[in-house]
Amino acid sequence: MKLQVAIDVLSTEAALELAGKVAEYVDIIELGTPLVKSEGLAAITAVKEAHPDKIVFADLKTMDAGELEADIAFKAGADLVTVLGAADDSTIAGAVKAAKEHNKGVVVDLIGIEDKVTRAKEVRALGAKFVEMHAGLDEQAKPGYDLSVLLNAGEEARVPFSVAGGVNLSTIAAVQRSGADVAVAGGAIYGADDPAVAAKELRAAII
Ligand SMILES: O=C(CO)[C@H](O)[C@H](O)COP(=O)(O)O
Repeated sequence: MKLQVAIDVLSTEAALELAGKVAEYVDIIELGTPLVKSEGLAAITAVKEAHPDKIVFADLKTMDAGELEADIAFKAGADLVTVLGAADDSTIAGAVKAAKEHNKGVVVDLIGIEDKVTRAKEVRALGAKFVEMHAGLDEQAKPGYDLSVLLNAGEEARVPFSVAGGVNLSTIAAVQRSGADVAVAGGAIYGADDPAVAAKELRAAII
């Protein structure tokens, strides 16, 4: 299982600082949606230039104009971009077309999708590299939030998947047992007193 750090900070400078601390322990460096909105495509270029050996994941959460948005992010240095599972199939297909042209990949984020299993199968057939079983920060903050819903959906869908939404040291073993291909950790790393130690511990917990 790969480890992905979600960098949910608001400046390129802070993103580069965090990426520099944790890169050696992670496989994928994600530029979170607020960072891309705040700093634009230049943030993607800066992180890829600083970490050319890492998979750079631009969490665009594209909902329309799939081919165009994916194309500009790939040109800026992204290796993977996200399109929302709620988007029209043509939007996902458009992003996949751009990915094929750049030899890169599209991840379909199933945030907000009720039937994640069915949509996961559909978007995989459209060419998604993998799906993200994702509960967003707002959904996690609701009472009764339970990560196991995502893990069960991933197990049932039988397509390559990542898990995002409260992955931390106490849950990462369950994420791995679910068969996830990628564990995404944001707050557990950037919110830690020492992000490098947090990333190292998460890496060590992956068998
Ligand atoms: O994409 C995101 C929010 O939309 C987050 O980066 C992702 O959910 C990681 O979250 P966490 O901080 O819970 O690990």
